[in-house]
Amino acid sequence: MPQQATTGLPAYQALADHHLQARTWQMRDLFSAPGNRFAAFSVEAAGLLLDYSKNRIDATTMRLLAQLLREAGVEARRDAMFGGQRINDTEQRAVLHTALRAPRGRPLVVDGQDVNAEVHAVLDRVCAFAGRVRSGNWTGRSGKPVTDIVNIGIGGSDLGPEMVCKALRGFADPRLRLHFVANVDGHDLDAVLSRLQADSTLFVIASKTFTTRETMMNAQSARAWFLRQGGREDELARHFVAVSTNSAAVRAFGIDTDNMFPFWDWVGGRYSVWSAIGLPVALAVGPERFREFLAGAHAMDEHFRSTPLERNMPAILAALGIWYRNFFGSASLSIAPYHQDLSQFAAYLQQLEMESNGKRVRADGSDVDLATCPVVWGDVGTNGQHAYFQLLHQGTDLIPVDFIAALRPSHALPGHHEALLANCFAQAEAFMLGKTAEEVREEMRAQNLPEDRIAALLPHRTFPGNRPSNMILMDALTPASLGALIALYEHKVFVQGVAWGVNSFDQWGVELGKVLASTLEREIGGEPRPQAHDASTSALIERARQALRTT
Ligand SMILES: O=P(O)(O)OC[C@H]1O[C@H](O)[C@H](O)[C@@H](O)[C@@H]1O
Repeated sequence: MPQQATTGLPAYQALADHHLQARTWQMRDLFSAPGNRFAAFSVEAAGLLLDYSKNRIDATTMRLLAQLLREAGVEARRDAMFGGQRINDTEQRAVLHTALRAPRGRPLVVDGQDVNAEVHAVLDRVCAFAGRVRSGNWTGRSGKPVTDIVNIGIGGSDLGPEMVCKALRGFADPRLRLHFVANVDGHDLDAVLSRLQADSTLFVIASKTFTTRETMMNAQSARAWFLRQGGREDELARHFVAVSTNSAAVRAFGIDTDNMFPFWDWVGGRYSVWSAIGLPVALAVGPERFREFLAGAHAMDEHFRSTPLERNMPAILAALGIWYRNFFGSASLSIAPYHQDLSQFAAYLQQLEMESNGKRVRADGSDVDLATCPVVWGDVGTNGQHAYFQLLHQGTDLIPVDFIAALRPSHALPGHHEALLANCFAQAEAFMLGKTAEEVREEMRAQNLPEDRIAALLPHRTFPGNRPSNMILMDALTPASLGALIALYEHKVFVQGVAWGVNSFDQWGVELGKVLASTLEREIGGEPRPQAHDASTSALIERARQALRTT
């Protein structure tokens, strides 16, 4: 049955009409109107507060957006996801990352298997292994405990564990150093290996498929390095473990399946940090904290699953994204975590959002009828303020911003956190308020600037304002609040995917480049070139062949 076009939904039409009014609104005016916008447009869940009052919305906007989600079938699709139905149509798979963080004893039978029991059996193994390594009970070839852990993986097998390990730095055991190698560029692995002792290093080879070129090449090179450092083949098992769904390939690589931590095809790569892919997290912060991380995400799952769309945090975040993308034409979303430990969060969200919803056909294969995922980008505050915030304040595009902050720091340096939060809130206020020509003129007159100078500077010093932002606050950045934060964005992405009609859980767009690269790799490596390329690609290959021949 062909999918219903999103733009054909009654609520979409109503929103288009409503937008004709809304686009003229000034948030300054909305805030001066009677009533408390903060109380009306904020919601709390799973330890997070979302203040969405600094958006170009009123109660009608939010009602219509919730209606749109309802008409698009978000609730039924959500129940289908949690229930284990094969909602990833193109790959015929269930989508059950939520089952990875469900408490023990909640049976969920999919294809005759109790997913909950399997999940907890593997989680127990992950936790037991992490406990052994952390206590020094797991020793390397010469009896030394592990001091360095190298996670070799890419995409979902890298971004999640790396981001989370960085974010939970304050909870980590300082005796264990975590390293992440993703890039096929040998400079990545080389930089890490050059600092390590093989005897006290543990490699975690993380790959859902165990066929990804980058990861396999890095894993082989790490193995060769270990042997060059004096390690023996029969000692590999003490230094190499694997996380994968492909046990045959793990065995073929030479890793004992006893040292393999499995997961399942119903876990998407970018949704896999909750599975055994989170092993580096469990190693860094310990099993208890890892379980708290899962519990935080589960709390958000419960909220998402059971709360009406009008009060549902992920649905609200998704709805606002749709409002700007589809009605205001915003082509990007900026992520501004005011927390240094969340320095990888924007990079993580890039995969989560853009690999999930960067699609131009709907699940039934027909073309989408509206714009889908915006470009997601960002960096930590306050750094971004001194780099690209200029464009956010005075550039020609309307770019919504998600601010993320923790009320309490996990360091004891006096004054810093006050300064950090002041900047975070001030930026949100400035985006909303802007600064009118009148205000700028008065300010310059008070400084006794000559009138011709005032006139010349006026347009430059005026801020249009009316620029939307969300504020996501947590008490402190902890395993639980981080779990809830990631789950919030996962569900936001899900809701948007349903509204846009795309399959958020496949990623066919990454295949073409992979296939072409495997041919080019052989040609650059010196093999004959039977295949004709375009003039540009041919010339580039020739340059590389010549350079590498003389290296
Ligand atoms: O975990 P792996 O099978 O090695 O996959 C690693 C990554 O590579 C792929 O190309 C996909 O685009 C990602 O979704 C995936 O996370």
